[in-house]
Amino acid sequence: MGGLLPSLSRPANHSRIFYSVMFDAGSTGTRIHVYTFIHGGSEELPVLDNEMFHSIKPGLSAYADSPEMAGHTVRMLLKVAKKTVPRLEWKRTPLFLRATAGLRLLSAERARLLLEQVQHVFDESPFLVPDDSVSIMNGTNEGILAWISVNYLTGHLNAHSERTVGILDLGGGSTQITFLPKLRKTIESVPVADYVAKYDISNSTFELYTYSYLGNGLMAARLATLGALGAEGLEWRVFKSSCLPKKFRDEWSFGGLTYRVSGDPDGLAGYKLCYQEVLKVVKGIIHQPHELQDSNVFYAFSYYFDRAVDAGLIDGVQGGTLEVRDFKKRAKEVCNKMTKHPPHPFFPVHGHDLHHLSAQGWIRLQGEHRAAVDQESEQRGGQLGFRRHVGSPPRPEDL
Ligand SMILES: O=c1[nH]cnc2c1ncn2[C@@H]1O[C@H](COP(=O)(O)OP(=O)(O)O)[C@@H](O)[C@H]1O
Repeated sequence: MGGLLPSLSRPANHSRIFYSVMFDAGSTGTRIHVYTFIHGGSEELPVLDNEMFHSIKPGLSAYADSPEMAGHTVRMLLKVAKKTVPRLEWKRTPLFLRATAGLRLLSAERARLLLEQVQHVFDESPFLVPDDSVSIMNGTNEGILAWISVNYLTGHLNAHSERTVGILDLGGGSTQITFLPKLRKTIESVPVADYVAKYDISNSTFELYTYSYLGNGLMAARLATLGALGAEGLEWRVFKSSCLPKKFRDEWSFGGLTYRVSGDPDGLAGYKLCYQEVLKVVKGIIHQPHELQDSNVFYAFSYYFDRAVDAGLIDGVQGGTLEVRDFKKRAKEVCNKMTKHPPHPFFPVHGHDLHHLSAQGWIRLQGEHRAAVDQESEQRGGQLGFRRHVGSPPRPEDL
């Protein structure tokens, strides 16, 4: 984000260190990142020296009926900024908040009221509040920025690199896929024009395939599978799924609402039925680019990573490399175990997932995207799997 960095020019006697504060307002949590930068020379980009991170659950959208609580969340997180940034630097340290799928899923008015509260908390803080401080980021930008970050961090954007890697990001409310097509045909055969975005970085223009599926993040799609998305009568209804063990019964929260969920005590549970249930949710929605039928390298993160760790198939620190077909194999194993030994451990209850603090945060995924989509559908409802090979980098989150 261009506005994250203050102007590179500075008075000669000014400190070489400066700070920037970024809030990621996701559908399942709000996170603060406090970045410390060191000015390079006048011609060079600043260097990232440190990052302080903290997060709070649930996300802002859970407070759609009490927006002042959203302000409270941000106020709490700002304490981290106050502790990290020296007092003398507060007034030149900018604050930004970008909201993702949680707010995109709300009506414009409810989202506006939440952002208004955040803006108010920013305005009364001692920090710098630029004009575009608080907003909802659209899905295209979310996908593109993730692609740039991953390719930058893996060295694929340097002058000598011939190729790039794709990204798969599974959030709570939306999921993004972004890659640089090898074939012209991929760009020409997209279902609608907004699957393509041009982006300029260091003298190169990249024409990317990118799409954000709103409502197909892990949590939102799980609700859709249960038939609970947008349903009435949450106080008395129990949403059943064959993706859950027959005797399983619990409460589950997302976006400020609590749902009663259970297996189907009179029906059947297991891989095949669950697969069919989930397929209904994604069929006809997910576009499958033809060129991804060949082998491709993708970096998958967010809930792809978390679930892989929870399933015990990649290391929470090292990450891992998987082939897409490994998802399917593991999903079958887990489902069969689940039907024999209910209730199974992978379905998050009471709104909080089994989460592992990790210094890595992504997996390399190689194989066919078509299979990836099929597999992704199978894992909803808590059944999934991965196999691991080697480790790879980046980031922590201790939600
Ligand atoms: O800074 C981060 N580093 C690594 N993972 C993150 C970070 N921020 C969010 N995540 C991951 O994103 C997922 C939640 O997505 P989120 O709540 O942002 O949904 P959304 O993008 O659909 O709004 C979780 O798996 C969480 O671990």
